[in-house]
Amino acid sequence: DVSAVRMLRALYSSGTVSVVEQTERAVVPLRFLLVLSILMAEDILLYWGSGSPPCWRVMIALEEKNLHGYKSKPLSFKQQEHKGPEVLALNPRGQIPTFKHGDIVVNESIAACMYLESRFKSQGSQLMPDSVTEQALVLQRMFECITMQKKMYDVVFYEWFVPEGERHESALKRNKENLTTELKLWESYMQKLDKGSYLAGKSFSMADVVCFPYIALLVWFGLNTERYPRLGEYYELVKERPSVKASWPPHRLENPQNQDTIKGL
Ligand SMILES: N[C@@H](CCC(=O)N[C@@H](CS)C(=O)NCC(=O)O)C(=O)O
Repeated sequence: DVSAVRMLRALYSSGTVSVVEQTERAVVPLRFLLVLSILMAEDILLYWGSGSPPCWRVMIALEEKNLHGYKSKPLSFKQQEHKGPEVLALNPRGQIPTFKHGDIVVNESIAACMYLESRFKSQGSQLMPDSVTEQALVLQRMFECITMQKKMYDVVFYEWFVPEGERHESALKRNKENLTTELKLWESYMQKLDKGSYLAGKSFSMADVVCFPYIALLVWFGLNTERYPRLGEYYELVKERPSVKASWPPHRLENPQNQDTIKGL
């Protein structure tokens, strides 16, 4: 990025990066990279809401890419802040995440994650493997997560989505069966991989960035990890990752008690 390099040169010549560091050959590039990532992070603005999985995935990607100092604006769903003028000016749907880097606005969460990976390719974790063959599985899991999310929401948010007069026990039962089938599928994916694997194999990848917030939401809604042990182990593994810990939804930290909505599935 030419403008960033120019900015660094200016910092260097103005003495902000000290003369002593110029002699520490090995240290200088590291310091440069650190200064560079701080400068770049300052250009990023994210509107987000606590507990929103699409917001969380962008936050995980930002952490993985060492963009820790981005401008972060938490909004309250309760107070409808995501429908306020600041968000609407950037995102006509009034949804979060709303993401901006310089003049570039990317509001679809998966698109924002992919943008961060391309834009900061050599910074922080590599989230898309070089091998196209390996990319295939990462992409497959990233996008089938949308189906998993739909099946989960049809159960856990049934009452929220469906007006009282239109609810049917039989419809909810069918939605639960569909979710059970989906959970068994994801459990079978994990069973085919070595123990301690991430969603697309040995390395943490964009598949985990995109899907983990939904696995965490399943656990929060009471996923029976005795019935889905590999999903449970996967959750335990990824929840300890620094990027995930740093971005954990604050309201769930305050109220860590899991629900039992899907315990029976
Ligand atoms: N397609 C969007 C969906 C984002 C989304 O559904 N955000 C929710 C919060 S989790 C939202 O803002 N809902 C408010 C609304 O739709 O009015 C993405 O993945 O980025």
